[in-house]
Amino acid sequence: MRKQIVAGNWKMHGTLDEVRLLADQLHAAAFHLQHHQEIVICPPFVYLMLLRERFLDRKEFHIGAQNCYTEPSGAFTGEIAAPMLSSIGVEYVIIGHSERRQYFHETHDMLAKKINIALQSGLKPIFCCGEPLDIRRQQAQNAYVEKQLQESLFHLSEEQLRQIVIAYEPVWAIGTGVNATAQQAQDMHAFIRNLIANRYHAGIADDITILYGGSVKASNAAELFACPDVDGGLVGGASLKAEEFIRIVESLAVKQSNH
Ligand SMILES: O=C[C@H](O)COP(=O)(O)O
Repeated sequence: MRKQIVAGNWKMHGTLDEVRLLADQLHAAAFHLQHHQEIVICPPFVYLMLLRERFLDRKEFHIGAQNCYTEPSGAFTGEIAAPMLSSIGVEYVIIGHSERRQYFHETHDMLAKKINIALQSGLKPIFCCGEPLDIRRQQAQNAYVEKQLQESLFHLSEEQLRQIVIAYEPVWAIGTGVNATAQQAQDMHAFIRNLIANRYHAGIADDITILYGGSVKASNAAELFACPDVDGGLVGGASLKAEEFIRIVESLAVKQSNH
């Protein structure tokens, strides 16, 4: 049965007091998740240890970083290495978010290296893919996403690919309030699953968790999560509001297993 996840990407938000308050509110919430469902919290690096310790007694919560560097250590001032993350109990790392691709010029090749070092360090990458608006307008989104997967993921062995979570995040839906429709999300998720089936085999395609990201809110989560190939969400803005995020998690809790 493949894993279903709601992941909160806090991006570059929150002072220590704000993060403590949000963590307390989430910690106090009662979730009724099924055994194959998880919550992943991805705070800025400086709060990883704090969050890890805060949620040690809540097994449904897992901690993820928002990025890692391509090398395991070295003279790279300001960067954070994947082995450092695993050494403090971080389980997941977001790789290839469109903001990293756009503002920090991360290439397919760099992302492939980050995937490799994350896997070698025992982290589970949440690999982001998704097309910008002009590509969607040309109806060229499938080829665009296919290239992202081919260039940064499809060199992996089957065993390695099984450690990956894919997040489909159409760039035009991120932070805009305009989410992909359930049908658009389902179509792309099915397309990605089909690509994996063709490159590897149907068994692994069925096992890979594919999240949707882009303006997920409490009001649209249930409809998006109801899609058979949508295994949860990668949530940005709405993950910073405890009540909203809790309701999104509750929308996943009632989702039936698809596999
Ligand atoms: O990583 C999360 C995505 O960028 C979605 O952000 P958003 O929910 O604010 O649109």
